[in-house]
Amino acid sequence: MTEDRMTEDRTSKGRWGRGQVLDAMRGSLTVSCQAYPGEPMRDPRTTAQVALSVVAGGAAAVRVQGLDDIAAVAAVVDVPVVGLWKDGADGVFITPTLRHALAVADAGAHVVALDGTRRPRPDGLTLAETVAGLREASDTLVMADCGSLDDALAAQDAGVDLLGTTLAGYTGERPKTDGPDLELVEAMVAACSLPVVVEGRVHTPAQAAAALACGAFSVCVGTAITHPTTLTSWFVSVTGSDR
Ligand SMILES: CC(=O)N[C@H](C=O)[C@@H](O)[C@H](O)[C@H](O)COP(=O)(O)O
Repeated sequence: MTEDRMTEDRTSKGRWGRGQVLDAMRGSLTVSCQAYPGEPMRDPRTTAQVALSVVAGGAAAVRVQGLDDIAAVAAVVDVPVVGLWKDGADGVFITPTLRHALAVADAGAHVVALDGTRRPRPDGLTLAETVAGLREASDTLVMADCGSLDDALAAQDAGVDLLGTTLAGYTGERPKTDGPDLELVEAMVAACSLPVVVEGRVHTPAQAAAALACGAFSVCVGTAITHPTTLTSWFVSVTGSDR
């Protein structure tokens, strides 16, 4: 593939305009396809195969971490790609700066997911400035990964398109519930006008249904579908391991 062709592929949004992306995600399942640094499945080709597998199972969208993974997945799936770039492992690390967000959009994401908390960002920009900078360069949707209702309200004011519960239980503002934080979902749905994506610890179809019943716009599941190491550990916790 020539460099020109690759650039064209990486930036092509195909038939997925902003309205079509929202239509696809409404009431549907997004599957997060991520492997973590050092894990055996941490390879863009594997991520693309996992993404194709979940789309074959009915996923309406996929969520993908890392520029190479986003590009590899966007090149093969015919569903919207929610892209993010994790840089670091604590504090603000999900697409933490405008530079990261622009790169995620350029890699082919239809939705850029970024840290939507009220914490200071590493580049010193506000969330509103980050969203405005991204909008100048790209027509991608923006999903704010929030950790609380106050985050969600601030992110809505900052001009994002979608609100996620992704960081509930990870920022110290909310307890880490066993399943999805449905109390937060209800509060966000009641107080915010933007679509609410329920993400984080959705481990069963019943929990996904409960989230939609709370008024969620869409549900995103990661670990319970695409992370075999964690899934195995759930079973080993009752069987024990001979290793
Ligand atoms: C907190 C954080 O870093 N969340 C990340 C965001 O992309 C991913 O590690 C999660 O797997 C994803 O949010 C889906 O959640 P769950 O794997 O619980 O279904």
